[in-house]
Parts: sequence; structure tokens; C-alpha cells
Amino acid sequence: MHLDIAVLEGDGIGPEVVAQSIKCLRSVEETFGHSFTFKNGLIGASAIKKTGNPLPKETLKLCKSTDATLFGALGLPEFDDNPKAKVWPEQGLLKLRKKLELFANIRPVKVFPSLVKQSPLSKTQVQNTDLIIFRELSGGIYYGDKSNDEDKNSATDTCTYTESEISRIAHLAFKSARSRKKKVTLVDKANVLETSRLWRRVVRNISESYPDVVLNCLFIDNAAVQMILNPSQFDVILTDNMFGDILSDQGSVIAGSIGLLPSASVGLEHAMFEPIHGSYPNAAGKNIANPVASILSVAMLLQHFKMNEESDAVVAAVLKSFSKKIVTPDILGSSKYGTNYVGDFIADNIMELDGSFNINDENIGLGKSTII
Ligand SMILES: NC(=O)c1ccc[n+]([C@@H]2O[C@H](COP(=O)([O-])OP(=O)(O)OC[C@H]3O[C@@H](n4cnc5c(N)ncnc54)[C@H](O)[C@@H]3O)[C@@H](O)[C@H]2O)c1
Ligand SMILES: CC(C)[C@H](C(=O)O)[C@@H](O)C(=O)O
Ligand SMILES: [Mg+2]
Repeated sequence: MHLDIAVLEGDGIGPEVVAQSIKCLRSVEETFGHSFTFKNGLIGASAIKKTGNPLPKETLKLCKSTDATLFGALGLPEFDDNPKAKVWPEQGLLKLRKKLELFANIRPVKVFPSLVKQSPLSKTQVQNTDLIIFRELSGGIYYGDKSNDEDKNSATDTCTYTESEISRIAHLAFKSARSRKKKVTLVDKANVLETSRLWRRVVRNISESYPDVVLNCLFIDNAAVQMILNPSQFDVILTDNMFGDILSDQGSVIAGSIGLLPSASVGLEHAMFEPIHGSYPNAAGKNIANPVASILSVAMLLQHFKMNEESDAVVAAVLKSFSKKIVTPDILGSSKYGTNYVGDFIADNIMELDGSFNINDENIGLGKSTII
């Protein structure tokens, strides 16, 4: 298969982790006889510095004209700490998600058996965790009307959702649950927010078309507690943009490091693959960032294009790096291995699998039919 892939490295550790993912895609290319082309685009702080714009027109055009986008991370403290900045890096990512209509951000949280001791939580608490968050990505408070009136010292963010925005991601979540443990948990704040009440109404109606899937509703505050106390009770979590952002970072505590968790952001026409972590500016250029979240995002990209064997081969190579303890210091404090070494090891170990590797036990928690 031939794929044109837009590569947006972004800021901080973005370029370092994306470089490892590209090594892995090159290895997939060679092992399985595919052809991938990579075309770089600017986004985030580096784009602002070069063009004044966090999402230059050329970048949007590139992402629209390619088959998929591989995104690293963006953001820098000089923008985070400057509330008066007129433009900031995160605007680039939000605009890109909106323009590509990437309405579903799929974030699997899986505890790998070989890393079960990495979590600060107990082994019995986390060992059977295998959940997947369907985070609505192109609506909600991130995109509502905003204002900031300095004279009045007052600011506003508005949260709006429409039935169709909820419905399209809800169907994806229910379909995913059908291929998993047949359980959807809607996480909201319906005891306070009107938008959450709309979510409940729409999702309950949709659930009638999926009688084989059990729907539960949980308030976000309770969900945050339940996810730590007993994460294995969850299968598919369906939630809005903001709650999904927060809950997925919390999920990384269960998995052992935020440097492990990948994601796929999908819409009807486009798809982007991005780790859930940020640009970790303190680690930039130090060769210590964990590249696995980005590499597993590549596994999701391959799955998106129905290259399931290729995706499994990437996951198998990642698991081999865990079992050989070829990991970055966030996983093993005393590790002497850096981002590049781990990336090389994983890329070098991507190979066609024989029957001895049971991907069903070891997969990244992404069922075969979760991506549209
Ligand atoms: N998708 C994105 O691009 C994205 C996501 C989150 C935050 N951000 C931006 O990133 C910048 C830093 O934000 P932050 O500090 O809140 O979040 P962050 O995810 O960048 O870092 C938080 C902590 O997570 C750990 N971490 C993150 N990535 C890691 C990796 N690959 N390997 C090992 N450890 C890792 C580090 O301990 C780090 O201190 C901000 O500008 C923020 O807006 C961007
Ligand atoms: C950088 C920021 C805009 C982004 C988000 O909130 O969606 C990030 O936290 C993420 O999880 O991808
Ligand atoms: Mg986030």
C-alpha cells in the first residue's frame, strides 16, 4: 500500500518522538513491502516563530491532501506563561482538529502485563485495565464563544453541543463496545450542566439501537475516583472534549507513564495520530522522552488503514522492548537508554509475526473495529 503522511513534529519533544515513529514506519515499509512518503509541516510555537501563525495555510493544505497526519506535540512555556499573547501554539492544534473535522479522539488505556509494576497504584488495582476513551474532539467548551474583558476583570468560555455532534461519536463508541466487553460508560456532569443533560438524552436514545451493549452514566467527579479505585470495571468511556482530556491524562497514571499512551483522532475524511502527552519542554533535546506513545500512535495509524498485521508487528516490537527493559527513564528510573536507542530497538525488531505472539492478550486495547 502507498500512503502519503503529513508529519507535524511541533515543539519540545515532538520532533524527537516523531523521529522514532518514522523509523518504525520505514521498518514497516521494508518488512511488509509498502511505500510511505513523509511531508513535513509547521505547527505550534515553531510555526509562530517562523510565520506568526500557529497553523500556517500550507500545513492545513498538506494535512487535507495527504492520507493521514502524524502529529508530535506542541506548546512552550513562553506562551503558557504569557496570558497577553495574541496567538499561542495550542490554537494551531485546535484549528487543525476543527478544520479536518476530527470529531472523535480515541485513547486506549491498557496496562501491559510486563509494566504492571510501573503504576503507582497497586498491581491488583490496575492489572486488568483495558479501557478505551472516546473523547469528543471538535466541540464543547474548547470551541464555544469566548471573551476576555480586561477592564472588567471578567472572562467567558461557553460550552455548546448539538445532538448531531453527540450522536456521531456515540455511534462510534457503541460500535467499539460491540467488539469489546459490550459496555459503554457515559461520563458527564448532568447534575449541573445542560450540555451533559443533552448528552444523556441523546446517548440513551442511541443505546436503544445497541441492545447488546450496556450503558451506564457516571458523573465526572465520581468517574475520576472510580477510574483509580477500579479501572477494570470500564470498557468504553464516552465523554465530551474537556472531560476526555482530563480523564485520559489520569489514565496514564494507571498505565504507568503518560509517555505510553497513543491516540487516534478521526473524522469522516481525515485522521491524525498523536500521543496524548504534551511537548514536555524540560526534556527537549535531552534524549529522555519516551517515544512509545508516538510509536503506538503509528500502530493505530496502520490499523486505521487495515494493516492489522503491520500494526501487530509494531506492538510486538514495543512489547519486546518492555520485556528486555529497553525503556526510557520514566519507565525505569535507572535506565541508561534514551529516546533514540529505544526507537532504534523497536524499529529494528519490527518483523512478520509467527503464530507464537498472541496479540489478543497483548494488544494496545484497540479492538479491530474501533476506527472508522
Ligand atoms: N497534544 C499536545 O500537543 C499537548 C498535550 C498536552 C499538553 N501540551 C502542551 O505541552 C506543554 C507542556 O504541558 P504539560 O507539562 O502540562 O504536559 P506534558 O504532557 O508535556 O508533560 C507533563 C509531564 O508528563 C511527563 N511526560 C510527558 N511526555 C512524556 C514522554 N514522552 N516521556 C516521558 N515523560 C513524559 C513528564 O513527566 C512531564 O513533566 C504545554 O505547552 C501544553 O499546552 C500539548
Ligand atoms: C494542547 C491541548 C490543546 C490538547 C487538548 O486539550 O486537547 C492536549 O491537552 C491533548 O490532550 O491533546
Ligand atoms: Mg491533554
